[in-house]
Amino acid sequence: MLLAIDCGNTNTVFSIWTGDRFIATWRIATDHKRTADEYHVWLSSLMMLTRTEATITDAIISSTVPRVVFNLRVLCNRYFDCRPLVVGKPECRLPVAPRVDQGTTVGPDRLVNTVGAHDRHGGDLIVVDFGTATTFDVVDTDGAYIGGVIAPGVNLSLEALHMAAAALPHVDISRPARAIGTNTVACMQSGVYWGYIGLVEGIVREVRKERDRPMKVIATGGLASLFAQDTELFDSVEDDLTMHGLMLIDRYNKELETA
Ligand SMILES: Nc1ncnc2c1ncn2[C@@H]1O[C@H](COP(=O)(O)OP(=O)(O)O)[C@@H](O)[C@H]1O
Ligand SMILES: CC(C)(COP(=O)(O)O)[C@@H](O)C(=O)NCCC(=O)O
Ligand SMILES: [K+]
Repeated sequence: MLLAIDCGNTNTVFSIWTGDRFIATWRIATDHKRTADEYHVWLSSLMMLTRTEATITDAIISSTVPRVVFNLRVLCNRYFDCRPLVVGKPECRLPVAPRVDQGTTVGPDRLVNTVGAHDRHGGDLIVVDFGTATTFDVVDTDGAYIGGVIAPGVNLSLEALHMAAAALPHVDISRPARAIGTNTVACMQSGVYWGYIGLVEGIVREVRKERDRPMKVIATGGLASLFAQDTELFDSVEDDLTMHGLMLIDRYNKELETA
């Protein structure tokens, strides 16, 4: 069985697969201080609690936080007796190489989203991932990642207001009932919520103009479904996109090994 780990700047998601069949998924806050032993206690307790019978034989990791990879590698070596594939490392092959400026390092999550979305939808695509940052990944007809956009994340934007202005409280994102806020919290929520709808629609419009062709928009990340309520933009909202991409990249590398 495969253990796929998607480590973002805020959360780390683990999922288990048998072949291309999804078994289970669990989420933990990203913390570079967490040790391999701690991961294992957490993971094995969840497996027991949910009666998930899994014998992990392989692992794949995508991490936007380089320093957590060490302990995740130790977890795989020590407890599952396997060497994980790490997306972005030379030994982890991708079906189609990204076409970007020489010397640039694309976030592994964006490469993984590209593979997952191209498998499901072909090209051309824009993948919008609402994470710590909101990323837009442009996928060419042949499945190559050819660039995109990085915007401040939804929670980051709210946090930035709170950090920079003495009178602005910490606020969680929610869909405000009205655009005109009649108290501070409602004003901040409106600014970020409707500002974000405008940001996503504006960026997609400009990207489509530049590419001058029809492009499907696939949304992922915890907050995608919140924004989907107020825009017609998304052809599909898929929370499991990154995990699907990880499973495909692992399978692709295995096929290369046995070929
Ligand atoms: N269902 C949800 N409702 C509200 N906030 C969410 C939800 N899912 C994720 N978030 C928040 O969205 C932000 C991005 O989360 P996540 O997609 O896990 O980011 P990353 O992949 O960068 O770690 C975080 O601040 C997280 O707390
Ligand atoms: C843009 C990101 C911070 C998004 O990460 P996330 O929000 O998932 O934690 C990540 O993809 C990253 O570190 N990218 C490197 C730069 C690039 O993709 O061009
Ligand atoms: K992510």
